[in-house]
Amino acid sequence: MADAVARIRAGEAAKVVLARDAWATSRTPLDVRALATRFADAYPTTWTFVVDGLVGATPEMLIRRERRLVASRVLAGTIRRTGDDERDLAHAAALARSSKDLEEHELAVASLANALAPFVESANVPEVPSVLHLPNVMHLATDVTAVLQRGVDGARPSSLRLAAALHPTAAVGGTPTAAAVALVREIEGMDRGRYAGPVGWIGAEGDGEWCIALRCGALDPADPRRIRLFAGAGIVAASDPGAELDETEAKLEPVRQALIG
Ligand SMILES: C=C(O[C@H]1C=CC=C(C(=O)O)[C@@H]1O)C(=O)O
Repeated sequence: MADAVARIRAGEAAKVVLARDAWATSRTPLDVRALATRFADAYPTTWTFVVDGLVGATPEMLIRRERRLVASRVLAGTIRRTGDDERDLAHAAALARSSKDLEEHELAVASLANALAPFVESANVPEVPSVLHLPNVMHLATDVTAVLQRGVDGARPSSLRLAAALHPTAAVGGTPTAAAVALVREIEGMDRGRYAGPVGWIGAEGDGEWCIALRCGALDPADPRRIRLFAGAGIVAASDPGAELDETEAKLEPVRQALIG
């Protein structure tokens, strides 16, 4: 984290999202369906997914397409919940005013809006983010909506085509994308696997919904008692490395809690 802050302050990128992993081992083989049920119960406002051993409950939706209409929920900028509602409300207000978190968020919104622009004829991008309350954390959130235009072939792009064009946004990569992704590869020192990639579905007409695979774990294909957990945090020049590390702990909580049962 400290390395990333130094490299950003040196001008190599404006934002970099760094992630870490953690392994958990159970005494008995893990049942991903039971984990998914616990996610759905504990995090009802998120998107629960199970795909070939990858299980999670993500609050971030990359793109949804319903005929001509598309929508995206951009998240970036986070604060841990305390469990005390009054303190959390004060923290939510502080998050909404935090210049560090607002910068982190604006970069994520801009990356999504810029990548979406070639495909749409009009877009609604709220100027001010709202605060999304989850049981473990609160995030700055912006819900973007847009109307798709037809491509040169006369067809509107499918939800999968859009997901491919939008990924990775600055919620999981950084800004500018190429420099940030290169820094992630260099500093992170791990293979993310499917973590932070698009996860979702597509229908025969191209409609669909693709989320970002966050707050998730990947079963070890060689040992169903083991699961690899992931969490990341967006780093900008004003980031405090210790606070960013603590943020990843808070983001690991949903999977840890689901494992405990
Ligand atoms: C990279 C993650 O979160 C992203 C989504 C929401 C808020 C984030 C943040 O505040 O850093 C991250 O950009 C993760 O959960 O592993």
